[in-house]
Amino acid sequence: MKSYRLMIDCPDQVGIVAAVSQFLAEKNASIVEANHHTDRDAKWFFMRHEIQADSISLSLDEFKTAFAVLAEQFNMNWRVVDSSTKQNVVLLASRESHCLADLLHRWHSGELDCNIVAVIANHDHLRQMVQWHGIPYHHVIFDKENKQVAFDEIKELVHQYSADTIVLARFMQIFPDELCQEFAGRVINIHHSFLPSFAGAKPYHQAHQRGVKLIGATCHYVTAELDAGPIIDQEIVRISHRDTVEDMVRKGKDCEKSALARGLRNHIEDRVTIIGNKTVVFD
Ligand SMILES: Nc1nc2c(c(=O)[nH]1)N[C@@H](CN(C=O)c1ccc(C(=O)N[C@@H](CCC(=O)O)C(=O)O)cc1)CN2
Repeated sequence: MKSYRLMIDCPDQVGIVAAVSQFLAEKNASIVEANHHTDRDAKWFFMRHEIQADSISLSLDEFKTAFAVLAEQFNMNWRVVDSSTKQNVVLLASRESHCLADLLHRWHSGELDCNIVAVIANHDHLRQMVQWHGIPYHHVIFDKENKQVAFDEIKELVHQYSADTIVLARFMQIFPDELCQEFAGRVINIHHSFLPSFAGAKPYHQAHQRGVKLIGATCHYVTAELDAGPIIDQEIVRISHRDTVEDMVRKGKDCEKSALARGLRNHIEDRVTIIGNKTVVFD
């Protein structure tokens, strides 16, 4: 069923829910799903509506024009998207295949409603798996002495494919600040620890050394500060003294796949709003 997704955030005040509900009712909009939240500390309001597109007689552009009047009154940040317009997603990978394979399967089975338009990797061994899915594979070679050349090639490919979202599926290169800025809120990473614990390299080794009883994975937006961007989703699993690092890597991979898939799904369904370095997720 085709729907329109209306996402709003604005300074909190009494009357927003009533005003938006009244607007939608006057347009005969059939509300499929409605969520709202108030961040009391920030005094900021968040709302997401999914409405049945064929319940209103307006086109998307006419709906936007009409809603803009209400949005102005409440100083809203807002957007309306057509659910039938799928996002173009580019996946980036390095050596590890589990997250890439999991996303490809979820996409192939229809669970992820997006267009995976390309895979870009700094190693070539995942090519056959990707091409089995009929997806273009680009091996971008990283010269340790000059990584900018590789990132320029990645940026060119992202534009060539008109990517809306970039997913780092265990891509193990640090994104330059310039790309973090240009694609702010559109690059999603899976870090293989329950952040903020064990940021940086080899988190499972760090966790084993610390003797923790829980490990996990964190899906977050990529920012210039490594592994510190707004968290979209997390998953954990219990471990014990009996677990070796290899056991933790094995158990942790299931956490990584779950957190990344949920995080990406919520992102492409327009369920995530970023506020400061946090998110509101209407899942
Ligand atoms: N600007 C950002 N870039 C990336 C982020 C991020 O949050 N901000 N997340 C990382 C993922 N990551 C851990 O999840 C991570 C990846 C790579 C490294 C790292 O030190 N890489 C080395 C090269 C390693 C190699 O060549 O195998 C490096 O870039 O010098 C640390 C953490 C993805 N990028």
